[in-house]
Amino acid sequence: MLKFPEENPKELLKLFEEVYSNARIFYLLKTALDLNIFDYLDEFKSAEELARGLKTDPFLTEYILKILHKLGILEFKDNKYRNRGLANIYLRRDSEFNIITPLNYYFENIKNWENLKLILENKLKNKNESLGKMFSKVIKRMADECKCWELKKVLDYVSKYDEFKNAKKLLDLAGGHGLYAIGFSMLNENLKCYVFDLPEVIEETKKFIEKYNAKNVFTIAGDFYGDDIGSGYDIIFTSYNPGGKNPKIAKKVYDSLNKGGLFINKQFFLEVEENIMDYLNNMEWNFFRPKGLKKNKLRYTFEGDLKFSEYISYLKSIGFEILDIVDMSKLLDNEYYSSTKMIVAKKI
Ligand SMILES: C[S@@+](CC[C@H](N)C(=O)[O-])C[C@H]1O[C@@H](n2cnc3c(N)ncnc32)[C@H](O)[C@@H]1O
Repeated sequence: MLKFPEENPKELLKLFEEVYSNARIFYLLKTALDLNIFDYLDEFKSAEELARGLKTDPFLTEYILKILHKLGILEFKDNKYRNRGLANIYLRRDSEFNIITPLNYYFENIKNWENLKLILENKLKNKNESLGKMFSKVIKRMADECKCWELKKVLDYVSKYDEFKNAKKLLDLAGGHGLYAIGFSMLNENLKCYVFDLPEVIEETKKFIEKYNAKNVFTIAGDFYGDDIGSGYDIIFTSYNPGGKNPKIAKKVYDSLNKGGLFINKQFFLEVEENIMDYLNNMEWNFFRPKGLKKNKLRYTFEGDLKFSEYISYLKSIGFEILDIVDMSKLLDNEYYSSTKMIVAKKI
């Protein structure tokens, strides 16, 4: 008792204190979204006013507001709080650009981390859902995610090409929600757009086509590994497609394009693991192995995938000219996309 251990425990205590605080903030944000706090804060309100509206404890409600202010989500003036512009755009349910669905995905996913021991011991039952069912959920999240920034940036970028302006037929391969195809059809009225995806997913695509009343967007249900993807396309666009680094799919795309047509392929090309974030994300990627998806160890990579430089060489070898390689972190002004590239290749 009167002896000191060899090392001061402060480093370890600090680490736990820090991660515990981040976890508390995580659940505080979850609660703020669950209570739809941001729906109430389009105008300045005091903690008491908000607590009255929400029927919550005024004392704790005030702390939540203070913390949201310190996190940069709320403004504070004369003892009252209001959404910053960011919260109004992205965190209110009635905003066209709200990202509440994709954010809720974090709160859903954290449950796997609570069960990490069971996952490690292979004791957690793999959800036995089909690939189509799984992707039907994924694409709804991706639709909300992309429509507030990435979608418009990509549409604007692609629509600058003369090949796009003159195109008559476009394929959005593994298009999921179909928002890219829908957007392209709005930018070129002479364009017929086709969304190719798994049959179950296509049922969801149809709902998006209807929602946006997109008259020139059609669907093709199939599996791009085994089925015909059609022909005579002037543009084949594909985004975050599990076959997007696979040479067999690239060859299929080449054969389906008209001469002079463009292949625009936006993909995540992670080749090295650099930091804790990568390790965490790659662990998560390996938690479950849905049937029919041949995952490799690094996230978003699959059996048969080529590395970025190999993929580019392969495209050239089959007759594509590389017109551009877009660094998506620059296009989207977001470091998160540092491993994402959009390849623009022309069939010569
Ligand atoms: C990550 S999502 C990308 C959706 C959309 N392109 C985007 O960028 O937001 C991958 C898409 O690939 C589709 N997909 C996966 N495997 C497929 C296959 N074998 N044949 C056709 N589509 C497939 C999924 O259904 C899903 O829509």
